[in-house]
Amino acid sequence: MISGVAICLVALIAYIAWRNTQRYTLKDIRGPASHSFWLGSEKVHRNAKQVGDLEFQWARQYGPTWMVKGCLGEEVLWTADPRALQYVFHTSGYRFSKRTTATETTRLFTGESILTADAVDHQRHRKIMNPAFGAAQLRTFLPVFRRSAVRLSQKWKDMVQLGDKSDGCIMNVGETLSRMTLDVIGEVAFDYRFGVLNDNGVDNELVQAFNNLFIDTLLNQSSWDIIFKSTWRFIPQPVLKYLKYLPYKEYRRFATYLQTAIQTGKTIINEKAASTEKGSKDIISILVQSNLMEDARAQLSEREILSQIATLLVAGHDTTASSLTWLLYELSKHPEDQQRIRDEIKAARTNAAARGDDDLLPSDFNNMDFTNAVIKEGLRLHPIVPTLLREADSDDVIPLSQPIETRSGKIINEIPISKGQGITASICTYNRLKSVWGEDADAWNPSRFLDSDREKSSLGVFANLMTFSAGLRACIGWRFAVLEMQAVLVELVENFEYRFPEGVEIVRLNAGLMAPMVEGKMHEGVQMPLEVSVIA
Ligand code: HEM
Repeated sequence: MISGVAICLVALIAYIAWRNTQRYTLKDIRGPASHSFWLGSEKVHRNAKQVGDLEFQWARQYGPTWMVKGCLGEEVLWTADPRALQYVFHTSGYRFSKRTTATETTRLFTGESILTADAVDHQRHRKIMNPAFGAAQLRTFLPVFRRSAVRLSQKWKDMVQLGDKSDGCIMNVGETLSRMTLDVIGEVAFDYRFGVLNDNGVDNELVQAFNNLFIDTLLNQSSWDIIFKSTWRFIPQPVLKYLKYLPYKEYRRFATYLQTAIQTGKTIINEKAASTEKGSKDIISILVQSNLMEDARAQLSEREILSQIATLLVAGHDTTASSLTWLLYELSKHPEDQQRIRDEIKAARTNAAARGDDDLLPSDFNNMDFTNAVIKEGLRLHPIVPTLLREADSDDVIPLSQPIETRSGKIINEIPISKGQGITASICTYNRLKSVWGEDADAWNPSRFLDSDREKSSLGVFANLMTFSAGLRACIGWRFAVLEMQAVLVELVENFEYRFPEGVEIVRLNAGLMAPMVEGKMHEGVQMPLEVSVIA
């Protein structure tokens, strides 16, 4: 067995060496020195104290485009350059696929979903899913967002009362936010009550299968697993489908989650079929209806529909909860901004009351300029998906808006690449580029989004940010997420005050999504402790 693996490795290395002679090389593009042939700079990057720290340093040193050695000597092009990102994500349509390692890892926990579909299939998935994410549909979700936010706010009030200090308590805000957004996605996506916020969902198998899924599988990947994953790009796709059977803890964990999600999906769909109640407005019902309208060949299979349930759970709740958590972190350090939001809420409430409305409407949220600027600034500084991995489907030339100087001293504004070239889009670096965001790009300053002279959105789907990705595969749920964040933030800032506790240092770790942990207390897992007090 061991000699078999050794022979395969030698053959693979010989193949890679031969392949490299047939390709454009990135040798002349500057970047950090490689630490080893096997791991390149992969491990060093993953072991950085915080998400983004190394990338910000590399971008300062080499400009917004650089080369990093990956596993087995691979040359990977890293970029945060706006024109390069525009080209890869927007202009080229589907010509830059997701990297095999990203797709196949995602397939382990979402199956045959929109996230893993290749170009032709992706168009089919997206067309059928789009109606569930339109503006009209979203409006029907707002009452659920608001009701859930009020439930969370009540829960926090109870927790503060139970605390030892009557004027406030230190609370891990992310934990209950994540429970609330899970309840929300259950209700609006599947018309299913998880009930995790109030009864902690202890009996729910799916909730248990999802708990800490990414921390357990992606946070501390072993060197062998990182190298193993890097070889997937050489393995034919039909063989990769068997990865889900690998007898390793991480792979079993993903498989259990997917099986449980598929099983729950089947129950939900059977209950819906048996129900006499017609015209449900949840995402899966709309998806099923929109599927039936399609020509048989364009329809999603039952397996694909069930995979969307696993996907929506993963993509649709912790993403929003983590983004809100980072937002409260920033607000806890900027009390003056909390007050500006409260003033805006008060004015919006006065307008709503004058109209005779009991609660705020989507248009009220959209008119709250400063609150929206705060949401944008939070998404800019804390993109919970900090990098996106792509590879070129054919030989190509990547244009740059900011020319770079090569090792040999040439100034270049485009980079020729070969088919299969790996590209890492550094979203967190783009979101902090001084050339795009100004000299204070590293600092919290929501007012930058109030400046009407600023260049209008040209990249991404929201506010010129790459946080929701861009182009044909951009986040389908970005409007959903923004409306949910507006509805929840308004409730949580209107009713509570936040202070950052003394002596605590928060670090950003990459566990699939960017997760906050307390320096020195990493063993306690993901947490964001903030001092929360009720506004009388
Ligand atoms: C602040 C919250 C969110 C952030 C930052 C976010 C970010 C992203 C990003 C970066 C992608 C691209 C992933 C890739 O290319 O591999 C993505 C895709 C996706 N997101 Fe979101 N997301 C958020 C909320 C949501 C919500 C609330 C939903 C659903 C209710 C959702 C559903 C999806 C789906 C289905 C995709 C795949 C789209 C496709 O491939 O066409 N997301 N999201």
